[in-house]
Amino acid sequence: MIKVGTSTLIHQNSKVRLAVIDKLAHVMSTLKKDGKDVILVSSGAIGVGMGVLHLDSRPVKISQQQAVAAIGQAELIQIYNEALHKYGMCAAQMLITKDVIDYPESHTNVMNNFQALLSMPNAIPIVNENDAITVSELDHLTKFGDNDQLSAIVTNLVDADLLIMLSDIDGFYTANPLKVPDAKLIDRVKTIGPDIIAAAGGHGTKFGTGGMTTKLKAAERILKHNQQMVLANGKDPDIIFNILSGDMVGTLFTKI
Ligand SMILES: Nc1ncnc2c1ncn2[C@@H]1O[C@H](COP(=O)(O)OP(=O)(O)O)[C@@H](O)[C@H]1O
Ligand SMILES: N[C@@H](CCC(=O)OP(=O)(O)O)C(=O)O
Repeated sequence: MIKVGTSTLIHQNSKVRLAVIDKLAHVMSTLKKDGKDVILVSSGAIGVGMGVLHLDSRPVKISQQQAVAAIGQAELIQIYNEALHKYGMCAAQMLITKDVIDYPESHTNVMNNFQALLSMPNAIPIVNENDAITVSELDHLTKFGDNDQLSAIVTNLVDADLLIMLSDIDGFYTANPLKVPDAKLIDRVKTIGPDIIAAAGGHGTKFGTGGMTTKLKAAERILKHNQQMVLANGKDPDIIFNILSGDMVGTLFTKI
C-alpha cells in the first residue's frame, strides 16, 4: 500500500510534478509485474483542481471545495492513466466514503472490488476520498477527513503487509524541520507516546493538510493492527524499491 500526499505531487507554483507521477507509475508497474499486490492512495484532487482553475488558495466554502475536487480528480486520474499506459497498466479509480467502514454491505462491496482489481494483471487501484460528495454534518457522516487516515484504514481493510507513506519530508523528526532546523530524524517509532505526539507539527506547504498530526494518527491505527508503516520522502519514488529491499530510509513505525 502506497500513499502519496499533495505536497509530493504538486509544485508550490501549482504545476503537477509529472516526473514524480511518471516514476511512481513505473515503480508500481514493476512491482505489479513482479507479482506484488499494489494499491495507491493518492491525494491531489483539490490541489490539481486549484491548478486547473488558477486558484491561489483553497476555497473556504465546502461546495466550492467539492467542485474544485471534482475537476481536479478527473485531471489527476487522467495524468496517472497516461503514465501507467506507458508501462502496460491502467488506473482503477476508487473514490470511497466512510460508508465502507460504517456499513457492512458497503464494506463487502468495496472489498469484493479490491479483490477483483488485485487479481487483474494490469490494474492499479488508485484510491481517494470521494471529495465531490462527502459531507460531515449532524447524523450524516460520510467523510474520512484526510488521506493519511484513509490510507491506514484501507491498509487495515485489505490486510496489506506495509503502508509506505510518501510525503515532502525525509521522515518523522524530533520537531518540524521547517521551524526547527536542527531537528533530528527518528528512524524507528514503536509506540506513539506523548513525546512523539508533541513533536508533530502542522503541514508544510499550502497544499498539505494535517501535517504530521494526521500521519501519527494513521501510524497509531497501523500499530494497533500489528501492521507496519514507513514514512519517507516521495520526491524520488524509486525510494519504494529501497524500502522494500530493507534499506533504512525514512521512519519505520513498527511494534517490533
Ligand atoms: N515532527 C515532524 N517531522 C517531520 N515533518 C513535520 C513534523 N512536524 C510537522 N511536519 C511537517 O509536516 C509536513 C508534511 O505534512 P503535509 O504537508 O500534510 O504533507 P502531505 O501532503 O504529504 O500529506 C512536512 O513538510 C513538515 O513541514
Ligand atoms: N482528498 C483530498 C486530500 C486530503 C489530504 O489528506 O491531503 P494530503 O495531506 O496532501 O494527503 C484531495 O485529494 O485533495
